[in-house]
Amino acid sequence: MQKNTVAEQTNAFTLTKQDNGVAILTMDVPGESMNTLKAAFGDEISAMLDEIDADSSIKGVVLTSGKPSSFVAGADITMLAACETEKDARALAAGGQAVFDRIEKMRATFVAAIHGPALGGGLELALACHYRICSDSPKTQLGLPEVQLGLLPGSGGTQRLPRLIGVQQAMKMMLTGSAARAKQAKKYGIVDDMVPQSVLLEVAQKFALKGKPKREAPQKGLVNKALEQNSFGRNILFKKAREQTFSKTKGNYPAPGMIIDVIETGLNEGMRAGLQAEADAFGKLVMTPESFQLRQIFFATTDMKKEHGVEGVKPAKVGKIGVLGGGLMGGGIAYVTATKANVPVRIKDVREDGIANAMKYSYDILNKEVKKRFMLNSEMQKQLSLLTGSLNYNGFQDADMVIEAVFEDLSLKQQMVSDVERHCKPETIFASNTSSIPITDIAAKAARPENVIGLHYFSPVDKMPLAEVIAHEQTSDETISTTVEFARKQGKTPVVVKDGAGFYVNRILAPYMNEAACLLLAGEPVDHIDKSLVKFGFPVGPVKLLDEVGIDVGTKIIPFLVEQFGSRFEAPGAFDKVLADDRKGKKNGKGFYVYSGKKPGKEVDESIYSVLGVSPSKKLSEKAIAERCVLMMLNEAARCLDEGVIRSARDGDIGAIFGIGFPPFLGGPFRYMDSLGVQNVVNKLTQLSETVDQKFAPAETLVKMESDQKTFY
Ligand SMILES: C[C@H](O)CC(=O)SCCNC(=O)CCNC(=O)[C@H](O)C(C)(C)COP(=O)(O)OP(=O)(O)OC[C@H]1O[C@@H](n2cnc3c(N)ncnc32)[C@H](O)[C@@H]1OP(=O)(O)O
Repeated sequence: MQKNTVAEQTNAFTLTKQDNGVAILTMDVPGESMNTLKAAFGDEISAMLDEIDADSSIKGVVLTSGKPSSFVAGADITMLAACETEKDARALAAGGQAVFDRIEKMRATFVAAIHGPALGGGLELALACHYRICSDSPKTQLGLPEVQLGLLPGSGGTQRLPRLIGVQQAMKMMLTGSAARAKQAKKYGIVDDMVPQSVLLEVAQKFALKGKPKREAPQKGLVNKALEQNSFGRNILFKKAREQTFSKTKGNYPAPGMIIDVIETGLNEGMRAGLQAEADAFGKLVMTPESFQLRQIFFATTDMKKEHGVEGVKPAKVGKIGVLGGGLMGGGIAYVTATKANVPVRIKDVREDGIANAMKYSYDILNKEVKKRFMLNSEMQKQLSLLTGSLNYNGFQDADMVIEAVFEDLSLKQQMVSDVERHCKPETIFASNTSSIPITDIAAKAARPENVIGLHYFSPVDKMPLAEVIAHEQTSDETISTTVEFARKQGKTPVVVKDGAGFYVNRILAPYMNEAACLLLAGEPVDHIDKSLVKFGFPVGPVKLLDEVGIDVGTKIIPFLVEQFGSRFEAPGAFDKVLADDRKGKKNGKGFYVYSGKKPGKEVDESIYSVLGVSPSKKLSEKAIAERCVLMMLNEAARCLDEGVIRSARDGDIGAIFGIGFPPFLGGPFRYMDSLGVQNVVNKLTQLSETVDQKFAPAETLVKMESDQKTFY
């Protein structure tokens, strides 16, 4: 065996020639935990490919990663910030395309041996190889997530993936950005084989000696063939994709439309034209403000993964969790604990069916995976075996953390603190999932208040990525760090916030919702209000949101906010009138929308207007409605930062995007205020406070920032 390292300045690739005619090309970017592709590698890769071409003893090449648990995570995103013009960004894509084209045309057979993430440019590199073999590890994932960065795959992905697996599946992956796990990748035809990691290289070498594959058209089935393999069928397919995409993005995101255009160009005009269109579109997208903001979210969340809550304070190990209350939240918390953190959970409820329901929450989600054959039944059983239940505190003695998810009743929660102190270890952390009661109050009678903390999840817990970690005055640093670290293990992005009514997320949501209620009482139609905010970029409108979370639950927080912050949080009478009519929203089938008939939740329940005592008529434009609701949120977010409720503008942006669905392409409330200009925000708020209501008066901190000409970032 002969080792040969071409010592170009980057040293990311090593070529190991073997006697069996297969050379192993290993990518291992020095000094980085994960491989990413950089423009600077161009010369090094070209030199490697020259060497492979020049050596006729090399019949096949296995391309693999030197990192223990990742293949290639895509193009280096930080590189994009250096692009000053569309031309610069286009050149990056074209450079990648040229290298991958060359790999595809190499004499030797190239096989990508994939273990861990192969994303974006990483998957595009693998797609240029003649075969792809992946490990069956849960770490393995293959995808083109560029759309989540406001981009499209720029190194041939828009052209090669549809040709390999069919237009519909490829387009779906590119438009959602979601990655396929090993089993899915095999099912879709992205990889040629899926094997245990221990034999990955061995199997890849066998493929490398097989010679190039002759691939058939990917589509099976008459309908799919008709749709994909002639231009008439494809026209229908692309038209439908455009309609569906627009109905989701409302035109706020330029990338999805361009992805469809570029795939279409490639299929109708050929690979060359497709690649050119891809590079052009990549160049354009890199320079858009939407992509800029989405890339900032990636950097922010990556940074947050490294933080422990309190700098220098190590988190304690959490080996067992107790959950109090088997409702929807308790069930969700138990699920993420068992399946993401892989930690045993003991669920306590006062009723047996409460425990059974909590267990069913996990079973239902996992069983869907088993049915789709993405998970083995044995794996599901293993995860479910981590869940046990009890009607009392048996089995709680050794819990490292107990998370309370019972209904919002202060004395009940205080009682639970004292129960946990009695039944568990002295170090056991008591985490409350309250959304409205200050943690200081919950800890008020605690013998060990330093162990008491808030850990506020969002519903549905298995889907919503945010967790607010709320420390009260006496919470110890170790409790904070341990809770932050554990929330992360549960797959959450934790944001540490200060104690107080509404914490951060609900505090900025409340004035926004209240403003929507004011507009309702002023006679603006329900669907007009909701459409305005959806068009602005929220996933659902405020009135629909209230129906979804429950009108009773959604408004419960208001008195706490009024008590602490005064009248600016007072809700208009709308909510009381609606609740008095026994309208709780979706859960009791009576709210602002109709929940019976063919389209439950889609049509406005017109009888709501007589309940509110208004006759609906559109008076304000969509833009004006969105502006009023959003400005109320921005103003409150600025106050939260000023008061130290959040530690940074970054945390405030991530909290709003992940907790409320604040439009990601705007970067979050603080990045949005920066892009609008603080002065403009102040001017608009001032104008509304003079013409509509005093509550719009700009926060003092914004006024000061304006006069100091400061920005949040
Ligand atoms: C031309 C092309 O089509 C364009 C592209 O390829 S654009 C890029 C497309 N790729 C992506 O979007 C993937 C981005 N990365 C990820 O989603 C996640 O990092 C991951 C799922 C791969 C791994 O997640 P996880 O295990 O939690 O590790 P994570 O902490 O995020 O990343 C580890 C390190 O790799 C870095 N990293 C990962 N992907 C990166 C990328 N594409 N660019 C730059 N850095 C990246 C992270 O910044 C982090 O660096 P650090 O250790 O110095 O902080």
